[in-house]
Amino acid sequence: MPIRQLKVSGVRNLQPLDLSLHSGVNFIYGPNGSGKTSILESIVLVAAGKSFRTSQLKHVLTHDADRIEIEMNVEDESLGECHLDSLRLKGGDHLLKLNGSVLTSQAEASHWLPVQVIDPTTFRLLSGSPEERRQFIDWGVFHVEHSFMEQWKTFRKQLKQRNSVLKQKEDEWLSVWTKGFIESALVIDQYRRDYLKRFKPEFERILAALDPDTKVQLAYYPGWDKDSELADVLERQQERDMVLGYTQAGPHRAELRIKVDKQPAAEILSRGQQKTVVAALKIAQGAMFQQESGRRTIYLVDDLASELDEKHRFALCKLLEDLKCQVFITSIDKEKLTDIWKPEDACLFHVEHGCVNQESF
Ligand SMILES: Nc1ncnc2c1ncn2[C@@H]1O[C@H](COP(=O)(O)OP(=O)(O)OP(=O)(O)O)[C@@H](O)[C@H]1O
Repeated sequence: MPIRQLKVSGVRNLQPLDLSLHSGVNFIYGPNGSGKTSILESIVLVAAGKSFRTSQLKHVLTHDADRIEIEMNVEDESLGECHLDSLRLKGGDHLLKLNGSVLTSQAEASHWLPVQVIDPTTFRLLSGSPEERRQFIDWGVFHVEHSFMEQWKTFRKQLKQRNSVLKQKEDEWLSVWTKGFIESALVIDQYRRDYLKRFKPEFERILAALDPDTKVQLAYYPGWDKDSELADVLERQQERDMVLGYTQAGPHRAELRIKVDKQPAAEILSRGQQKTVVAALKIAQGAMFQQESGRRTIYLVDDLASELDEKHRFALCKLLEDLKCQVFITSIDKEKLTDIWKPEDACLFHVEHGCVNQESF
């Protein structure tokens, strides 16, 4: 699934770049503030349609520039080859193309680019809002179940309609929209349950390889009392839903609870342990994606050394190597990178003041 070529202009401090990339490991090293993360950010802008560093794209646009342009050639084991082209204007317009044809949804570009980021803020997957963990589950389902996106859109539509009926206090329409809401909610719930059932053993295997001393439990909460039927919960909560003007129970409130001895993992684990747990979650997701689709995830590992000692750094790299997927790894220190992979499996890039140059080992 490698990105073969990457062209970027208008992203932060990066000088316009055109890189030929390795299908294995791409090491990117350079001093603080040189632009390493901005390269990874450019890839995520196309893969996810947003940055992993800011919710406001105006901050990504190079000062004084009027557009961000990112192009990439991608080769996929099963999908074939494609050219993705993203143009974002300062005013906010966005044009995304696949092989020259305009895409109307981000999902198609995301489908081509299954990207996972492991960075110093990665621990937020444990400590952040339930939405982040819902998105995590849904990434996995989206990339292995082709019908999930359509089902998800249907569910969002049903939820919106039910909320609108609740707000307008249109009692006579409520049962109609509640019926549709329940039907689509149960479909989404089933996708997530099935996915997590397959995911858990894979996660346990990866965590045991990465950090055998850390034990965590994953528990899925569907978004309503798990011992009750959704229909009964909605009926019980109907009056309150009407007062609030929105639906309190459903898959939009689902949660993946990550615990250590029944306590939230984010409250118990050290920062380094949180990073290994999140890395294990993301690597397990990539491994499962590979098993189920025959395709490979692209891993973006920003600041590899942060929070990880040598043992865990090596274990993480070994797991990524076993997946034989394309990896981008940034570090300040060249030595922390090049002691791990053999030169034939990797490319080395040096970044300084936004200029990126390929180097030999
Ligand atoms: N919109 C912008 N326009 C121009 N330069 C910017 C913009 N936003 C940030 N910068 C600068 O671009 C650089 C971005 O660096 P980036 O975060 O990619 O560096 P890095 O090499 O990953 O650093 P570190 O090792 O400290 O994480 C910084 O020097 C920052 O000051």
